[in-house]
Amino acid sequence: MGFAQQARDAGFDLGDRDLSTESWLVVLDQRQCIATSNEECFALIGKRPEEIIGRRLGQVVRLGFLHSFIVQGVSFTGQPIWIDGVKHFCDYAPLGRDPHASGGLFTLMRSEQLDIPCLEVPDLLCSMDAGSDLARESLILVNTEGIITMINQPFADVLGICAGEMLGKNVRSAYPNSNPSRLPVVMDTGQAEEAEPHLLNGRHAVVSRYPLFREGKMVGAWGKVLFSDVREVSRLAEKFQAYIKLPEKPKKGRRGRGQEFKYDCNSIIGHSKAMKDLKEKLLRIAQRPSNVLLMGESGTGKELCAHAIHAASKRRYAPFVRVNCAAIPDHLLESELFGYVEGAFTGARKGGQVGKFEQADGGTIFLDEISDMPLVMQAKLLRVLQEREVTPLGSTATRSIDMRVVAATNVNLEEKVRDGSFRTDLYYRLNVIALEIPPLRERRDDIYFITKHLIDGFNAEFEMTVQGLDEEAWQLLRNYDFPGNIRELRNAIESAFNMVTGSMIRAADLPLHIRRAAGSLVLPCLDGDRQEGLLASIGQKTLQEIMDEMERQLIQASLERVGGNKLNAANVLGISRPGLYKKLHKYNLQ
Ligand SMILES: Nc1ncnc2c1ncn2[C@@H]1O[C@H](COP(=O)(O)OP(=O)(O)OP(=O)(O)O)[C@@H](O)[C@H]1O
Repeated sequence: MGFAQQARDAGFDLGDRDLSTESWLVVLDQRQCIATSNEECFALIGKRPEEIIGRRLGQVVRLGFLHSFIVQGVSFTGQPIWIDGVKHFCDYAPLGRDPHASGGLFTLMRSEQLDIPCLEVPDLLCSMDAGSDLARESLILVNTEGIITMINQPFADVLGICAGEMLGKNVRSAYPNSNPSRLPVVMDTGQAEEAEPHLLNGRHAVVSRYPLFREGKMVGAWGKVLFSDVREVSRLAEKFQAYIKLPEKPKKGRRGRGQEFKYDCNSIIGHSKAMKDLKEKLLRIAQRPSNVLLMGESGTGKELCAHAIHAASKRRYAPFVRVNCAAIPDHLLESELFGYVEGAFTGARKGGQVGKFEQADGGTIFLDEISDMPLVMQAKLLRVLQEREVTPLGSTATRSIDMRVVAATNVNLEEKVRDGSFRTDLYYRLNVIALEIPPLRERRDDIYFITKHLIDGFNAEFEMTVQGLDEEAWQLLRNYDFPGNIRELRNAIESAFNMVTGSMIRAADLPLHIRRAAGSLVLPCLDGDRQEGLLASIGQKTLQEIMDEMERQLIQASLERVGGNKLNAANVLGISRPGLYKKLHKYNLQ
């Protein structure tokens, strides 16, 4: 009688497992005692089945760490164990969904029989956080090829299947009724993804994924389900709501018009130290009434920070009013800011207009591009900041205003003060708290997280399921300087969404200027038109002709770069002056 039949006769549910291998197969009962075993054990461990039936598996082979895995019902594959100095690999999977009630199937084979990369248990134990509870938390682990090497039943329960069925499958296609696993992406990027939503078995779960490294080398990845249903998160949030002291939402009225804030500190994505520090400062200063000056290049997120300050302050339910000082023509700025009464000037609206300062009463006014405010208006703004009251155009009645001022600039205001185009007194009034937002190129770590955030956003907006970027595309983004900062990154990803054909954004999907900047079009020293001209000649000209053309263009570009000085051009090119002359003659260059 075959082993499988024996095991089934003994009451073990082996499902449709294929047991016709050369391996030693052991069915264990609930106490990890050997219930039945095939003949191959003699070849592998030198014992006959009848000698070991009824004994604990741990008494027959030295299981080491794996013992606790088996006890906890964790399924694993390809784990090395040593028998008489010979390396073997073993697999284990409980036979049913309840590992403690059903026993399991243990398989042992010689190392040469295994053809998948091995991920050893110590990797797992060293790299996974020590607090992970293998028996209760929902865990999965894959090797570098994405093969499921270890999985426990709580994880498989989320997917509604038996853990043993998942073992050895490629995780890319192993999840039924779910979005594809992102563990391969985590291995591509080397970046952990924590507390992210993921569709598993038809429900949105909250999961974390981590790459596994050993001695700096990627050896796999692991993931865990934090909540099998996102609704659990809101239930928990409700439970703890009472412990979080939020400012009371004011009743509708003049001070609080019940307006909700659009962004808050959580909208600012960034895990770099610079951004963590910045967010901490934003939250701290939000509690104080002082004016704030936000400085940073265009697109670094100054407006987002202004929103975050407002949202974290006690003014959060009052209005946030944005004024772009550069966008409003000088002659309209005063009426925009101060408002006017009916008949104040020709063309004034019937009933007048409430100015931005008054609109911001009780809340925050964000003065963007403050450096562009004309000097006359600067004087008027200074008065408002000092007196905290405004007089609409055409009126004699002053109105007191309670607002917080957050101003932003992407030029150096000190220089403006020096050249006389910005008032010193206003500068010091605004500069009570100054925050500098670093450009993206100085916090490259954030590129990954912001990109991921953008991908999620565009997936939702465009109803697409882009998974991420391939390694080459990541490389381009990581190395690009982003002069337009996050705004430019956003545009780049949006543009890629319009180009992408598969589930991953490739380098070719990214905007041309990003590819060019990385020199990915082969010739970094030539400008775009020259590069394209050369590339277009592939197939039209011979290699020698293209090389000659390239040499001619490189010489010309070098001469342009050194202002036509031939000695310098020869030096730049690393050739002798006579050598350069010869080539100038050959290519008929002056
Ligand atoms: N840390 C960030 N996380 C997520 N999105 C960001 C971040 N910083 C900026 N953004 C996004 O980038 C875009 C530009 O940001 P924002 O308008 O706040 O920049 P800015 O510094 O005020 O630019 P400008 O000086 O040109 O007005 C917006 O779409 C914003 O939502």
